[in-house]
Amino acid sequence: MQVAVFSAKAYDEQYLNQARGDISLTFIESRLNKQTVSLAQGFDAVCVFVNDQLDKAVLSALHAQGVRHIALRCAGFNNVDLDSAKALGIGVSRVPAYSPEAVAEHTLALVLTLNRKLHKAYNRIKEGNFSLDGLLGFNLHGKTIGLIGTGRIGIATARLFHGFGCQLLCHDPYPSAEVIQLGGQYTSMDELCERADIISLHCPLTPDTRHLIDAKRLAKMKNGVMLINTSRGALVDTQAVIQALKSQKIGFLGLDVYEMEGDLFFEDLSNQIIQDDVFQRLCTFPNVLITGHQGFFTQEALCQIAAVTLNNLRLAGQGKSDELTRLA
Ligand SMILES: NC(=O)c1ccc[n+]([C@@H]2O[C@H](COP(=O)([O-])OP(=O)(O)OC[C@H]3O[C@@H](n4cnc5c(N)ncnc54)[C@H](O)[C@@H]3O)[C@@H](O)[C@H]2O)c1
Repeated sequence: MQVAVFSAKAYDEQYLNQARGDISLTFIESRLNKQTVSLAQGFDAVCVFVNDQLDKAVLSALHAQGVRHIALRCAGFNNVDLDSAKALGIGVSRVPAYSPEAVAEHTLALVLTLNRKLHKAYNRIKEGNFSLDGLLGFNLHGKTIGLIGTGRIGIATARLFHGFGCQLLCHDPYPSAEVIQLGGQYTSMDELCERADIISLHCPLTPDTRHLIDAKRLAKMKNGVMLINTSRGALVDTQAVIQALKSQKIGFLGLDVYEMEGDLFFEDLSNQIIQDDVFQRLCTFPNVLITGHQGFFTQEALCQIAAVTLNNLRLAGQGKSDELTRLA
């Protein structure tokens, strides 16, 4: 099987090559979109990542070029028009659970860094400034963590915060027995917003969850709430969040994902003028910490992503894999 790997970075090449076996992989740096889809000509399958665009037009072009399988090397699949893929007979596979702990631990890293202001302390010490003014944090022990989505990553996050002695307040249409066993209490979105000291998003982006956190929900939250999003940027209405930061409703914001990240993340733009004024405004707040979609980025996760992706491609070659299109 001939596979075009889009959005390929050096680390993708390293880990996918280790697992490739008899599958031929061609690494293409560009993202897959309308402008680049012709690069898939002659391939049986494409392997894509979170910001590749697989809308109806791109899928039709892929189909016309003979591509019969899309292997997502990630868990989320909001960037694929599954109905169109199904209608065209293109199989879609993903890596549903490569390392929930990787994202859960990154969530915890954002919480602790924001709370104990490690990002500021790091710079201060380097500059010989040993003052503690402005570095005051709070104990996590006894605080209420609101988890929106308790699937694989939400559960792994619940375990970590349970270990810190936090109360777990959760919202998910499908409650987890493990989270309940940890003492987690399931409640409505509104009550979670009202009661939680820290709110962390772990549900998928779908038409129903787009802007799940909007001005109305933000208004219900505690003053000074900590909001963490390691799931998908568009779960949050960024403009509403900026207003809530200005009014100090949000006391801390940790983002690993951003609504318009497709134009920014995974690239070195340090010598360019960033044109996204909303993103730039977010960066001006001292209580905002942004990482560039690196929650998944651990050695263990990359090994697992490569192994599962290559296995999906092997199964697709045997006509066996179309996990997501069956769900569509
Ligand atoms: N930052 C990263 O690097 C990174 C890496 C992997 C995954 N993710 C994101 O994390 C998300 C969660 O991953 P997962 O493996 O835990 O998925 P999962 O499918 O195991 O769990 C998702 C949970 O969300 C729940 N859910 C659905 N709609 C909901 C709603 N409206 N309100 C509350 N809960 C709802 C589901 O019932 C499910 O329990 C993915 O969809 C992806 O967007 C981010």
